[in-house]
Formats: sequence, C-alpha cells, structure tokens
Amino acid sequence: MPEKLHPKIDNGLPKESASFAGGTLVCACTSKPVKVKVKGQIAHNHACGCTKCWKPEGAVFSVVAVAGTGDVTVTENGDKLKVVDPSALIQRHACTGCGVHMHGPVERDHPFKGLTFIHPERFEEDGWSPPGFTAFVSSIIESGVDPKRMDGIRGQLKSIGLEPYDCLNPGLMDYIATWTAKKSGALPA
Ligand SMILES: N[C@@H](CCC(=O)N[C@@H](CSCO)C(=O)NCC(=O)O)C(=O)O
Ligand SMILES: [Zn+2]
Ligand SMILES: [Zn+2]
Repeated sequence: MPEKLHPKIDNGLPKESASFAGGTLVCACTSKPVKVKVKGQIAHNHACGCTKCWKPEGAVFSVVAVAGTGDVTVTENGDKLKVVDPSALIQRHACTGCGVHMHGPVERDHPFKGLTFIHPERFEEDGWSPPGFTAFVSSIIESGVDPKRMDGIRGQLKSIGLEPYDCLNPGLMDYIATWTAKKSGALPA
C-alpha cells in the first residue's frame, strides 16, 4: 500500500499553466473565510516534512512555496489571523477559525527576507507551479512517523519525481550559503 503523503501529490502532480498570473488563497472556514491575494506565479514550490508548516488533515507533508512579500495582500477577514510562533523565522499567520496558515513573511535579516511562504493548494485557481522536490524529509519522524517507514516514503517521493532532501534542495542551500559567505566576507559582496 502506498503511503498517503499529500492529496496534491498522491495522484499525479498539478499542472502548471503559462497563463497563471496569481490568484486568491482561501482558508477552510465556511463562514467569513480569510482571503489572501497573490500576484504572479509562485516560486520554489516544494513538499515539506517539517513540523511547522501547515498540512491538511491526514497528510505527512505540506506543500509550500514562496512569493515576493510585496505581491501578497490580505484582502478579507484578516482580523482572524494570528502569528503561530512570533520567534520563528517564517511569521506563519494562521486562521484562528480553521487553523490554515495563510501567509508567512520572512522579515528578519536572512537570505529569505522579502519572501512570503504560502500553501498553493489553498488557491481558488489552478495553474500554479507544482512542487519540484521534498524538503525536511527526516523531520516527519518528529511528527511521529515510524522511522521504519522512511525508506518506503523516500522511494515513493522519488517515483513521483519529488527528490527527497533532509534540508532544502542544493539550489536553495547554495543560495543561503552564498548569502552567508558574502555577509562574513568569505566571498566578495
Ligand atoms: N526539524 C525541524 C525543521 C524546521 C525547519 O527548519 N523548517 C524549515 C522549512 S519550512 C519550509 O521549507 C524552515 O526554514 N523553517 C523556518 C521557520 O520555521 O521559521 C522541524 O521539523 O520542526
Ligand atoms: Zn479559516
Ligand atoms: Zn516546512
């Protein structure tokens, strides 16, 4: 029996549309849902196994991507949002009604400053760019996944085409390290 990893990756990955120009993220509340508008296509979409990202009921992984913070606007019922962990790098704003994380800006001095993390499955529209890899795979054990399931889960992720990494993918890890090296002077700024 294959593992249920996430509803958007278990039955084939979503299809990107060249005409997708952004959309509206909606929370799961049946009354007064929070709405967040995102301008443009999303970037770095990935499945994430960390304990902090919001996952739909029963999912082992989240699906999370970034947009420029300037392209993300709360348009309706923003009074329902509360920051989950104010000390975290990603300021995850969760709906206090349904628990869905609606936007997570990075404001601290960090290579990801100016980016906002969002969950594209909450878009009303299709056509957003699909996840391309899996991050923080070993972290699913922190949520209670039996370590014996890890080989099967990694194999399943590979067969879907979402290469499993225990941190971020090489492109993002190199990007972070380059930022850090320029800051320390190890590389010219
Ligand atoms: N083992 C920890 C890892 C948590 C973690 O570092 N998460 C990453 C990825 S989130 C989306 O890619 C991260 O950057 N976190 C910053 C933050 O959460 O503010 C765990 O599972 O909890
Ligand atoms: Zn809600
Ligand atoms: Zn995460």
